Amino acid sequence: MVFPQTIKTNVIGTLNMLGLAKRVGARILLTSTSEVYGDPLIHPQPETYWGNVNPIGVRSCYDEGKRVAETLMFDYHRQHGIQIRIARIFNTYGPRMNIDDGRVVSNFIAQLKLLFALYRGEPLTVQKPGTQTRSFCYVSDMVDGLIRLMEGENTGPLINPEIEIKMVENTPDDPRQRKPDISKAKELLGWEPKVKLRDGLPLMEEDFRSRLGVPKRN
Ligand SMILES: O=C(O)[C@H]1O[C@H](OP(=O)(O)OP(=O)(O)OC[C@H]2O[C@@H](n3ccc(=O)[nH]c3=O)[C@H](O)[C@@H]2O)[C@H](O)[C@@H](O)[C@@H]1O
Repeated sequence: MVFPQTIKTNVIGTLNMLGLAKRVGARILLTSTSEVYGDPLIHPQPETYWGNVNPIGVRSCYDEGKRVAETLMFDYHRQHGIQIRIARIFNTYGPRMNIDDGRVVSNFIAQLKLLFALYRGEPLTVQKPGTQTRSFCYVSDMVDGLIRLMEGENTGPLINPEIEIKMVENTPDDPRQRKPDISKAKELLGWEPKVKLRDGLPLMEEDFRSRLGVPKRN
């Protein structure tokens, strides 16, 4: 996270794009984030929840940046009648992710000693306390949901006993529990995820293998 640049991109970038959308009369999508809920106090998180965000912490540039971006979207919608769509994206994974992006699924796949002996061969880094939860969405389900939103009218088993696990320090304000309440997406977009984590992870592993040139072990 690069602090001022992160908030600048979210706020000024959204403002610029809203100006463009207004000028050309385009419908605009903001890919927002589950981070607008911060470290949520209610589970699962419905769209009506206003969140629990630390405004001055190390994650704030991202969380608050996206919150302001959402505010700008609604202000432009109310004031200028722009057609807006906002998707609060929860943790997404799948092929073609940056191998070194530091997110948990890419880290774990890249670190798997048995699978990627030629590459990293590191222990899995579990950030403390290790009891945090997330809901992972496979990339094709995410894209399907975004297309439905834009076209609509409304705004595996990785753990192996041989794998070494290392408990490492976490970043401050890491949400302890995160799970979306998807009933509105089901009702308004007819959307629900189709790809199970068990099926999506091998597809991502295969992609990482081919990009790193690591053959599959038998
Ligand atoms: O990938 C995403 O889609 C999300 O990535 C981040 O959200 P975060 O939940 O922090 O994602 P990760 O960095 O993948 O962390 C998830 C959990 O795994 C833990 N983790 C991460 C990396 C690791 O090597 N080990 C590990 O235990 C973290 O402490 C955290 O509790 C962004 O902040 C979200 O906006 C975005 O939606």
